[in-house]
Amino acid sequence: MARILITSALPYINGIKHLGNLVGSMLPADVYARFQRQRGSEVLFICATDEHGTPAELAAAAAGQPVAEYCRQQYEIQKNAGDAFGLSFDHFGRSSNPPNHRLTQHFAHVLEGKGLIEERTDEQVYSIDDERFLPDRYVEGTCPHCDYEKARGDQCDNCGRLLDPVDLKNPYSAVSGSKNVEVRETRHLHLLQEKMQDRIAEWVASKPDWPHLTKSIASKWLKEGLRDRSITRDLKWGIPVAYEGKVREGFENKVFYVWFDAPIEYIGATEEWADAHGENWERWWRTDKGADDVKYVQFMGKDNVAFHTVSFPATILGSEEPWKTVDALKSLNWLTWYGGKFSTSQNRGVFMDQALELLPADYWRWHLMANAPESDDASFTLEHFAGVVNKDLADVLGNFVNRITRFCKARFGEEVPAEGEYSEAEQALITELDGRIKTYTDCLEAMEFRKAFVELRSIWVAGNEYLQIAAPWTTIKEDKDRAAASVRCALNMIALVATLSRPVIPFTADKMFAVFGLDPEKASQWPVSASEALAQFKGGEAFTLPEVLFAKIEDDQIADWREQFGAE
Ligand SMILES: Nc1ncnc2c1ncn2[C@@H]1O[C@H](COP(=O)(O)OP(=O)(O)OP(=O)(O)O)[C@@H](O)[C@H]1O
Ligand SMILES: [Zn+2]
Repeated sequence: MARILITSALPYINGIKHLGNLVGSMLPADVYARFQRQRGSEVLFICATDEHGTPAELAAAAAGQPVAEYCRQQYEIQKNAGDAFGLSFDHFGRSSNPPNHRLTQHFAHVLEGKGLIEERTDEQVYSIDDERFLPDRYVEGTCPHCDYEKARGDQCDNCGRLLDPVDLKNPYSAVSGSKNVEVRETRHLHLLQEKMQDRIAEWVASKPDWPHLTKSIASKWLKEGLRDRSITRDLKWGIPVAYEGKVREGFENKVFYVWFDAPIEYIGATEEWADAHGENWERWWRTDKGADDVKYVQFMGKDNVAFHTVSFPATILGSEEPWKTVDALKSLNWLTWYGGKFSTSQNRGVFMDQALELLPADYWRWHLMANAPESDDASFTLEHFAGVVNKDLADVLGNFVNRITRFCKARFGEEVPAEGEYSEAEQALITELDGRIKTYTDCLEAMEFRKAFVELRSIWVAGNEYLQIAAPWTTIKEDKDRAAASVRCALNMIALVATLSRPVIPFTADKMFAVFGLDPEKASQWPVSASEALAQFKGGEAFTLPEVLFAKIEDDQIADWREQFGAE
């Protein structure tokens, strides 16, 4: 049995996530995890909130809360939203939890021992009025490149360039607004990535199967040359610069910086999971402790790729310890909101909690995955969303299930009819389904989601077309057995479709299984062949009419939502 470790990029803690975050990391990871479980693989699906860094501190300050309390509340909110969307994490952890502290301090210690971490003197903006250093976003000012006046210390929102806070013109404190600031010297730990250049390049070259987007981003970073980076900050919220309980001298008021500790939380969260369930985390992460047969798959939006192909591997490979590294890295492009940016800071777009107030999770899951920003950016519009829901879900899938269950109840009762044999029309359907299931399975295995869901939709369409050809409502007039066989075939197909659709629309799939009183966990094993799947019900099995699976979205709803979300 294959063992597959799956991680989604860690959602940052500053508020509920938008649909872009969802389709850019957590949702495709969930679909893949569900698919692999249904295939019988041993899956461990891990995610966590990423809780350190200046944005969390600033968001907590804006909310008037201590940062630990802010993170605790936001964690609960994100966890609940994930559950409501059916994200089937085996564990959803927190980067602020103890395992990540221990592991981060461990890696820093080992890397220093290997000569890959060094203490250096840096220049940092210091606020005299606030009596503190102002790292990253704690300082704002005028961008040295484009003269935008509200550039943040780490990045300019106008020209997009990454900045060093000391390069800002007219700097002021984001905490107090004070301009009474100066550049002071402070000691920090630096990760010597330049020394890792050749090792990382060799490791990347050993991954020929990475998708194009992933490869090209990694190559670009390697070409530009890796740079040494500071991995500590003058902040209070974060992982102390300590080892085995002892704080490093001169680092009493400093912590590890978020980009160093966040990816280590993939391992930390696995340890949280193991602690909670009496499991062993090392058999997933240590190749000397049983993880050598694990396939490790990561999911993320394209801005995270460099961190996962270069920076995090520098930590892992630099340690020279037998850690598991990523095998397959699926990266996604941007989902845009009407061609513009989804934005947490500017509250632009639909957010996960709001989405579920409008419609059930599966409507969003289907639309987002069938139109995922895979080969290119993709634009989300409410109009397109409504079109896809109405056509694919209501007209094609919902209609198929509704039509055949109602017809059967009216003419044969609430039981699968046993009469008649499958003949030509059923054989043709089986042949078509075998081909399509193979393509669909291959695409999911390759994580090519758009192609996969074109195929799944074709399977739904094939159900309707079969009914059109078999036309039991006509044949029943002359040949009741023929009609019974057609109805039995179509009812079997509902269960098959539920299995195939479950990775992407799990709530609906379970409603479809419930029609036949089937246990979804058992019934959703990936099909071996269409002929076997369509022979599951032999006749005599009871069923109940399903509720309407999907309601159509009306024009006036779209108009209301456009207004509510300020769609342009
Ligand atoms: N519009 C988007 N489309 C696709 N993926 C996205 C989008 N925005 C963010 N992501 C991805 O979502 C994941 C989680 O992101 P994170 O919580 O760090 O938010 P973020 O990137 O800061 O987004 P924002 O700036 O909107 O808050 C990352 O893998 C990121 O690449
Ligand atoms: Zn700029």
